[in-house]
Amino acid sequence: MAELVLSGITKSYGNVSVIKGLDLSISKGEFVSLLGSSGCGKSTTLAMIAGLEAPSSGKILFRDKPLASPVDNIFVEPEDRQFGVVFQSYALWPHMTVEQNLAFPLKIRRIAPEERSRRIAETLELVGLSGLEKRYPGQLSGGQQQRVGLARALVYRPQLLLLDEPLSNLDALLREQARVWLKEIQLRLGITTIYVTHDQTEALSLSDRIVVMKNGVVEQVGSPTEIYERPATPFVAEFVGSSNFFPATVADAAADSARLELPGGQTAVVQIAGSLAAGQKIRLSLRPERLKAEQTPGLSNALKVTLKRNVYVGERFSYECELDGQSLQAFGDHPLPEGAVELYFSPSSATIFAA
Ligand SMILES: Nc1ncnc2c1ncn2[C@@H]1O[C@H](COP(=O)(O)OP(=O)(O)OP(=O)(O)O)[C@@H](O)[C@H]1O
Repeated sequence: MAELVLSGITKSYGNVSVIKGLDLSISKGEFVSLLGSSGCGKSTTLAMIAGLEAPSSGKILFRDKPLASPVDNIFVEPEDRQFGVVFQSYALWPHMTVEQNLAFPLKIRRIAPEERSRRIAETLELVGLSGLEKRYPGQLSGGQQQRVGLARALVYRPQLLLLDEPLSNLDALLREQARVWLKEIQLRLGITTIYVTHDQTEALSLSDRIVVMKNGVVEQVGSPTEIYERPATPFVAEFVGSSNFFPATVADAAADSARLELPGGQTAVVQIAGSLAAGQKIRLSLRPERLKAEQTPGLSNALKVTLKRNVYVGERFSYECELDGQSLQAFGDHPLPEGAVELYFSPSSATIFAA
């Protein structure tokens, strides 16, 4: 059963339309990320679920009960939604100890003192902060403050966890560690979680499903593998991972494969899902990591390109190439000689979009 349903949601500020018709259904226990570049409407969407913003039109339902529906004049206040919210700035109360920060949401919910102490201890244990009860936020590291922020959102056992870029103030290493424990906690509690991020690695590694947004519109909803392997639009192919795009023409097509004419008169055979007709102009997308410098079984397509530069990027080399005057990128684990090289790819590794 769907736990949270957003249907036909729009949001405008004055005459600026920020969310342009959003439909989304989230199941109990799911971890769903809203992913997109700055200004695409992720935070606005989360704020509408939290009740910090009201939609201009559409409906938000939680466990079949309406939380917001302008047409019916329904709007449930944020404090009555019982959702845990964590923002990028942890917004801890600096004059309160860790314990007092956690006690506050319990006090306003009129939880008795003994039960309060029990829940605070249990939640601090959950986020690995037992022993730091008496510290003030200023006496904690960024990573620890971030955990207190999460603990404060979890301490009253919310029905939904809403996280807006909660890890973006942490340095790269801490961020990676925080990702692991955040996922562990979410799985342990089985709490339905909506996570706003512009970081594709976070979205791919944490989520059951990802909602890719662009300019207030959903481009694709799918599992991390679906989003990565079968991007629905060129935007998704470029925003999640990276992609090389080329114009191509269908030379001939069968039910599940097509032979394409590529720039510079080369051809390639690719797998297709829909139907294509000979002569049709398309846009071919190839991921850099699927273009290999060595031919192995299955990599039946060869692409003649000119290697301009090997760029060492730490864990691999980036081959900066040209194909018929257009730039093309591939990855490998050793530098290649500059000049004419062949790169190989399998028929299943290409994605086709309308021209
Ligand atoms: N109170 C407001 N009044 C007017 N415009 C707003 C308001 N809040 C947000 N916007 C606009 O709505 C759009 C979406 O903003 P939102 O914060 O949801 O984007 P986002 O995807 O979360 O971006 P970021 O990652 O930068 O936070 C932006 O163009 C923003 O300028």
